Amino acid sequence: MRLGADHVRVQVPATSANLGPGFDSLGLALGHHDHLEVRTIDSDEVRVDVVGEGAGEVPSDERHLVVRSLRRGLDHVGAPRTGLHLSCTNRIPHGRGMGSSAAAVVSGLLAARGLLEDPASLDDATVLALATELEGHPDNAAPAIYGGATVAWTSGGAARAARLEVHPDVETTVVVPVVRLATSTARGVLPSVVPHVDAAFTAGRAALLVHALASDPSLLLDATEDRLHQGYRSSVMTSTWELVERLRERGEAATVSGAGPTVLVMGRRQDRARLDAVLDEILAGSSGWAVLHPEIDRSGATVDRL
Ligand SMILES: Nc1ncnc2c1ncn2[C@@H]1O[C@H](COP(=O)(O)OP(=O)(O)O)[C@@H](O)[C@H]1O
Ligand SMILES: N[C@@H](CCOP(=O)(O)O)C(=O)O
Repeated sequence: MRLGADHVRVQVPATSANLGPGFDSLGLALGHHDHLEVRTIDSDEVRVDVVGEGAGEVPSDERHLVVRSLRRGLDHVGAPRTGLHLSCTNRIPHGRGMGSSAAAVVSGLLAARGLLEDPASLDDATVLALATELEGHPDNAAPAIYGGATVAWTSGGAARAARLEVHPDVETTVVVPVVRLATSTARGVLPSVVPHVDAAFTAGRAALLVHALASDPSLLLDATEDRLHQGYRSSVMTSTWELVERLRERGEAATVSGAGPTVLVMGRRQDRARLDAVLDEILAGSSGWAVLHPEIDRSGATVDRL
């Protein structure tokens, strides 16, 4: 497969995975984006410039996650090796449970698509499969690609996803701490076996959540209950867990966002003033949290040839 462009621009959303009971399955795209420009260059060189999140921290060579993902996409279709210059403008915080690593992977794969003579050879299904291979779970990559809310699963080794149209009354709030927690750490504290009663409870809530998100947001509080992962992870994110519990006691549908430590609250537009008041009260006197109200990103990642 030949290259067909030498300059592309990608936009990719943050994502919140799990949404409570949908561990490794449900996810939501948020209107908070990373931006990437890629130019091919006539050498074997890789140059990476980063502005914003991760600047001065992430590697600026072949080890960079966007570069690795872009290369994976080009290799998948047998495209020739090329030099690359990446300009990354990152807003998605790293290690907070807002899908920064999935965004990096999806942006690299979409940049690869944009550079190809036949972009359709890296279609959305292929990007999801490759992203899941790189991430290990599909629940962030799916909403990053498709937008809105998604249910993702793996069948016969292949990742797949179904998109949900989220009810227009649903809006999201994320409460982002300064502290980071690597997803690998939060996955490391999960048990290999859970009681059947907890599995059954959580399966019912996940099914209810699909209905609540699409048709009846008044059910979000009950629908976001989970017994599969958040409680087990509370020891590695005590402040996060305390905030989730206090918000839920006050009737807010709060969950750990992804593997934490950000807190996601999903609610109805008409209840926003109540949520803001509850957050003001609970967070009064505590520092180190940023409250954001991103819209739901209903389109997913985009790539343009320049
Ligand atoms: N835009 C990016 N460019 C390069 N590396 C990134 C980018 N975003 C995330 N990463 C890598 O992924 C790590 C965070 O991944 P992870 O622990 O899964 O947390 P998150 O919940 O933010 O996805 C970062 O520390 C960094 O190594
Ligand atoms: N299902 C995963 C989701 C991880 O999301 P991230 O945004 O924290 O990378 C998990 O819970 O481990």
